Amino acid sequence: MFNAHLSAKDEMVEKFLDYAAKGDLEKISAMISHSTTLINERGEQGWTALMFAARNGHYEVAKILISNGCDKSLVNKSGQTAYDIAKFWGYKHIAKLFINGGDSNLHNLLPCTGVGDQEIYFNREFLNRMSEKRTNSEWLAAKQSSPETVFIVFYNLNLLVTSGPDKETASQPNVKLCKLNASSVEALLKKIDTTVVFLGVEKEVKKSSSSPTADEDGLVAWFALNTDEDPTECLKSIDANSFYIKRPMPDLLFLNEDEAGVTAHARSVLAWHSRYKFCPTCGSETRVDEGGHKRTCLREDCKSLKGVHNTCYPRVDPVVIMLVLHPDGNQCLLGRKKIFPPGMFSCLAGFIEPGETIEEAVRREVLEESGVRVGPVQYVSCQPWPMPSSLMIGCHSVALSTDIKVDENEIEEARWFTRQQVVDALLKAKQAVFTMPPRQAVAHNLVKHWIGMNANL
Ligand SMILES: NC(=O)c1ccc[n+]([C@@H]2O[C@H](COP(=O)([O-])OP(=O)(O)OC[C@H]3O[C@@H](n4cnc5c(N)ncnc54)[C@H](O)[C@@H]3O)[C@@H](O)[C@H]2O)c1
Ligand SMILES: [Mg+2]
Ligand SMILES: [Mg+2]
Ligand SMILES: [Mg+2]
Ligand SMILES: [Zn+2]
Repeated sequence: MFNAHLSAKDEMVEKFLDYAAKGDLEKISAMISHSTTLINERGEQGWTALMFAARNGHYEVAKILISNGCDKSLVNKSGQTAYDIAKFWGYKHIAKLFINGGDSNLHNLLPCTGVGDQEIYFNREFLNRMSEKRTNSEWLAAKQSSPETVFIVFYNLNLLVTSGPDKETASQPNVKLCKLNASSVEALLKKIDTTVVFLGVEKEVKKSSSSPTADEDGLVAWFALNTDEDPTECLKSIDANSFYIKRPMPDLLFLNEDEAGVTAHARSVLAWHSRYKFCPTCGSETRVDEGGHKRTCLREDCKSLKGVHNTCYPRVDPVVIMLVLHPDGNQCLLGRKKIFPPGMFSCLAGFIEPGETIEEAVRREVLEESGVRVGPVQYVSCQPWPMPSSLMIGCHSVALSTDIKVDENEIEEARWFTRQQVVDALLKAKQAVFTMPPRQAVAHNLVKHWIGMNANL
């Protein structure tokens, strides 16, 4: 009986995948409306319906699978996502469905750089930041006491999360934001040293069942709170499985994509507050303004109060991170810092200095760290990195020289790796000679993008 049930299900999955491969939109729509769980089922070699649609150029089928919420990040046994497959087989219009929610008309105006924003961890914005509300203190106060509002809590910048029951056994722990409501954080909000940051409102507006009152606009607001003292005692009705993430790296990488995006925003702004408590211009006390997105000096004659002073706003440090390609086109330069896990090599990276362009910073950092001279530089994609507040600007570049001389203060080792060695590392093959940074790091995307540009994985 059990086996018969299983095989009926297998048969249905097989049919579904077959219709996706053939582009039968009608059958696919009918099957999804009957059973939505089919959309992420896999067949041979780990291929999903979306991958089959992407392989055979069936735009409408890919579109309906995506609009029904299929998981675009799944990979097959060769390590390819449906996006990689669409790009490899030249179906650019399908590849563009994966970029910024698929507004393909707008993206046709730009050259295809190849990496969709959606693929980059910490990039996902599921909140509308609504910066115009930051100066509306009445609205912010009403939202802070609204039962719909979501609060996330940090203790010394360590995020409060909960874990699923499979935490101990899963290779990637199941970590979720601990989302609290106004009554749970009431006491914490009243504490004088709690920093409060308004993060935005959910883009998806919920229809309220009760009749709206004057301050009810149907918008669900999110706030982040940070305190230097253990807030556990102040919090009411928190999940028994909740705990504070002590090591941002790698633990913040275990959140889902939406929650990672909110966390990147929250943690970077809160880290700025904890490091810039006093006015950087005159050293006086400051006041938190604009929903936690500004600090204003309390000294009346302070220079920071005249004109636009960037010290009053959260800081972002731009960092270049680059994959350097060998002039033979078949190798790339990767390096390792002493602090990396054993065997791991990554792209070289460095802070942009004042008065420097992205291209100049790439050439200078590569020369400093590896002794390799770099010519052309091309921007590929970027990633907010909330440890504490960098913007990683990912580039591809081409070397003009190939001899390596590492700066031992910064890099333990740098090496040229062949395309095959990189493919082996990406696929975690037995013969791999090094390990890659995790898929959540922009370095991973830069390497994968290079391989995907012209290799048949
Ligand atoms: N997302 C990724 O895949 C990835 C990969 C590698 C590095 N990173 C991040 O990139 C950042 C920069 O890389 P790096 O450390 O190789 O840079 P780097 O090569 O410029 O060297 C770092 C040194 O530069 C100095 N420095 C200059 N400006 C600085 C600033 N604004 N903040 C801090 N130090 C500054 C410090 O002395 C520091 O020790 C690091 O924070 C690292 O966490 C991310
Ligand atoms: Mg560096
Ligand atoms: Mg450097
Ligand atoms: Mg540097
Ligand atoms: Zn001041």
